[in-house]
Amino acid sequence: MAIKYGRPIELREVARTGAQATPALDLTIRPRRNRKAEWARRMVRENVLTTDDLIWPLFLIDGNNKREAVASMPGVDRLSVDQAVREAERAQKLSIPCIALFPYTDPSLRDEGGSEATNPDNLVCKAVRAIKTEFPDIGILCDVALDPFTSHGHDGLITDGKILNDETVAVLVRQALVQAEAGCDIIAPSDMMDGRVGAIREGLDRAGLLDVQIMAYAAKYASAFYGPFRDAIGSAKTLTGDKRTYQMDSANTDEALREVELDIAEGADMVMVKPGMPYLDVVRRVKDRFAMPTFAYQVSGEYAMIAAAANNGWLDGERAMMESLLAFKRAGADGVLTYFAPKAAEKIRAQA
Ligand SMILES: NCC(=O)CCC(=O)O
Ligand SMILES: [Mg+2]
Repeated sequence: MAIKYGRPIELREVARTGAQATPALDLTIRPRRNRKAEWARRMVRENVLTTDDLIWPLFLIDGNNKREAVASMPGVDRLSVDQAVREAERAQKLSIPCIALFPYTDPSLRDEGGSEATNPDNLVCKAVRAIKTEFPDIGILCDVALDPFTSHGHDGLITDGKILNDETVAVLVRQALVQAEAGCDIIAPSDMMDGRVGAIREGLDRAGLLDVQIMAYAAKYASAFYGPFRDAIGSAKTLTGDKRTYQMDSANTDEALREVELDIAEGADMVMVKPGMPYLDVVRRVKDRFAMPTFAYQVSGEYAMIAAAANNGWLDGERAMMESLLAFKRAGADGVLTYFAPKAAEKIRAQA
């Protein structure tokens, strides 16, 4: 007799006539037993998101007592330094271990060479010092790349339309040094130039900054999902062309492994895959191959999609947020940079 799903096919017509009349299936194994109640589901749960998994990116702007909404990221503001200090306090109260800082640089300070990046008194350095003075126990991560500082919106120096690798790396080392000297704990090169992790490590070590960690944006893809971030830091309108000669082609994953391997060899303490949700396969491959602390960046476009759908009533925003963050844990990530960090932390605490 043909058997499908443990039930004689001949009986299927009979089964449809009504629940009462349905004979019990002859199933020894019923996976639903382990899902029968919340306590039972908790017992077999394989992955858990905690506040320790969250890194919260903040946007900075000049001024005092200022908060400016980012239109394409509902619920996210650009913050003056004093307000960023308040958010650092909020992060600490929520047990978020680390925040990341991104500046909206005044257009008058942007130039071809991104010189403001190496100013020891730029917005990022000021914010690092102010936050560390009040809350020395919260981790601070600073991005290393020139895009918030260049008039053309690229992450590196350009000559004749070409991004110059080695010349850019020299500037990035100086940028990393001013940030580390201001008190930044984790330097996070996001520029995708070749050799920058090694050069930055050497620069930090020479300056005696041996404890400053490096989280390499090791596999960063040229992605459409960065759109709202460029709005937030003010490079959306100025960016000329695209970043495909330095950021990765979204078709590739072997290449991601080679990039990660290089950054580890050059001294990265932690590696990152970016964007997040569309690249969970890459997160899994990187974690399995290298067994390094591996992070994912749930980028602005991922945030915007969920936030916009929730605001339209098309999604349960909180559930979509938590599900999207848990997906990173399932893929093997040790943590997530996410604009949802404070909301997610509040939710995690409410559940505890
Ligand atoms: N270097 C940091 C980013 O590029 C963030 C991108 C995003 O959130 O879209
Ligand atoms: Mg690389």
